[in-house]
Amino acid sequence: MDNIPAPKVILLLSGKRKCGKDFLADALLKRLGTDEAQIIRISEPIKRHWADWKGLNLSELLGDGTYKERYRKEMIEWSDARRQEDYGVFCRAACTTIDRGICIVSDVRRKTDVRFFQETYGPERIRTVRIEASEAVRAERGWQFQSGIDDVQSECDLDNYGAWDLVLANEHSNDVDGLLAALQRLVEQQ
Ligand SMILES: Nc1ncnc2c1ncn2[C@@H]1O[C@H](COP(=O)(O)OP(=O)(O)OP(=O)(O)O)[C@@H](O)[C@H]1O
Repeated sequence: MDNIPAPKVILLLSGKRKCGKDFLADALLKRLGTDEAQIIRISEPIKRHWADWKGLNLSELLGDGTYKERYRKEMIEWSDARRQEDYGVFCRAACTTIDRGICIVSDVRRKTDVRFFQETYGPERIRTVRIEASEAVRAERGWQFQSGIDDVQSECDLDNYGAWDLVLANEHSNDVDGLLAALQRLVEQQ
């Protein structure tokens, strides 16, 4: 894609709801610095469209509070219908904001998301990370199983993806420094 500048590294963060994708992305960004790195979200253009369309509060939808949960199922269904026509539609829209050498994508949920970034930027720039946390820990962070959300493609498509560059257990808050160091090593790896 000619109009999208190419970053040096794109870090794709994946994992179940409340495993800590946004938490670790934010902490990694602090560590790397905003001159070097940025976070993008594939869900951002989806939420922007949804907020405009339904007259909702975009920053609440983008946050980690309960507000977004009210609309999550509808947004999944609507965005899946659009992906049927073009699997890269939301990834492409999210990438228009890339302007740093290191790009952290904090909400990778589908094999087609990984495929989009590999095809668009070349596999050598891509690092794939799976973040894991037990159901008990995720529940402590506010997760509750919901049919139509936790048992559909957006949550499960990458469960059997076997090619992660790094798998992290984000169970306990006291190990965050170790997780961030591993992520930084992966980003700096040639
Ligand atoms: N290691 C940790 N230590 C302390 N708090 C954490 C840790 N990991 C995650 N959390 C907290 O758990 C909650 C859920 O994390 P977060 O929003 O990052 O999950 P997520 O994977 O992005 O979820 P979703 O898929 O719903 O967007 C947040 O309040 C976050 O601050």
